[in-house]
Amino acid sequence: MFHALEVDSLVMAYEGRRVVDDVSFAVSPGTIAAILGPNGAGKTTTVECCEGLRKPDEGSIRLLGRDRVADDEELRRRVGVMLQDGGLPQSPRAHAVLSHVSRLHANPRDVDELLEILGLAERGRTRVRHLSGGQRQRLALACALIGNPELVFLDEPSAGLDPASRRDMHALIRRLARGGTTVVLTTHLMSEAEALSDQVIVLRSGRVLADGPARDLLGGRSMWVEGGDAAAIQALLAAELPGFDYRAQGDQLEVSTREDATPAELAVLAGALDRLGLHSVSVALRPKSLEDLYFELVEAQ
Ligand SMILES: Nc1ncnc2c1ncn2[C@@H]1O[C@H](COP(=O)(O)OP(=O)(O)OP(=O)(O)O)[C@@H](O)[C@H]1O
Repeated sequence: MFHALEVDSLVMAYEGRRVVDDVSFAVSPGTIAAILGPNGAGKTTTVECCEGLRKPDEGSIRLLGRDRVADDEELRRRVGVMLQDGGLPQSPRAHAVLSHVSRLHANPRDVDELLEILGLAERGRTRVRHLSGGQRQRLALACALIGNPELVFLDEPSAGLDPASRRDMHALIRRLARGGTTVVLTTHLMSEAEALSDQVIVLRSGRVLADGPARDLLGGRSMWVEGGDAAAIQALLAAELPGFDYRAQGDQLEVSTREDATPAELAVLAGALDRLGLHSVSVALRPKSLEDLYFELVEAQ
């Protein structure tokens, strides 16, 4: 099967310490893959090897069927990269930055059209340093997309964005994938990975802990409490029923066990809520969240 990205037995060591330790995974064309893992897991190192910014000690990387090292020049034209800090010069105006990057490509997209799509049409004459964080983030994305890449790497694309800008960024990323572009992103936001990705790759200590569609990895069920102040209910329940793990997520409280939660455990939870006088909340058994799976994987090591 043809893969847009194939990482095979990748090893990268610093001062004798393997920070990427035999990492292999593959990403199908036109899909969105999210690389997750705690700080220092090796995400950036892995992605930078894929982007051609670092040379791996061992292993091979193929992008769009080409070899990362031998076909570097061709890949630079076909692959887009959005770096974590944007890597943007601060003094020039937004339009000038994007025009400059567009001239590096043989078949660039139209600069004005791309600024329009990314909601930056009004900001074209603004110097980069005067753009808001979210606008700079979108300009960095524009620079990654201007060359019409078939595969794009996005390092924490919505870091620092407010909820509305994050929603817009997600819509854009989905549109890219629908148009056939393969997207590989790193994120610390489980909600982002869950909402966006077809494939989730969890790294820890330089190794792959899990790799697959989020829905396949999310085997078990959690109990969910809804209809109240999730953080306050969490505090009460943690004292009343110490055996479960609690995680407040927005206005929902996820209550989980190590395994699949059972109807009997749901009854125990419902009893505790009754004893606490919390009669207006509802409880349900539903699939675990990616956040829950992530903590199980990362903490189980
Ligand atoms: N140039 C370098 N020299 C020495 N050690 C390095 C270098 N680059 C990365 N490391 C180490 O490699 C390990 C993995 O780093 P990496 O940046 O890939 O992790 P990460 O998963 O992206 O983390 P974060 O979520 O914090 O960005 C870390 O322990 C880091 O200190």
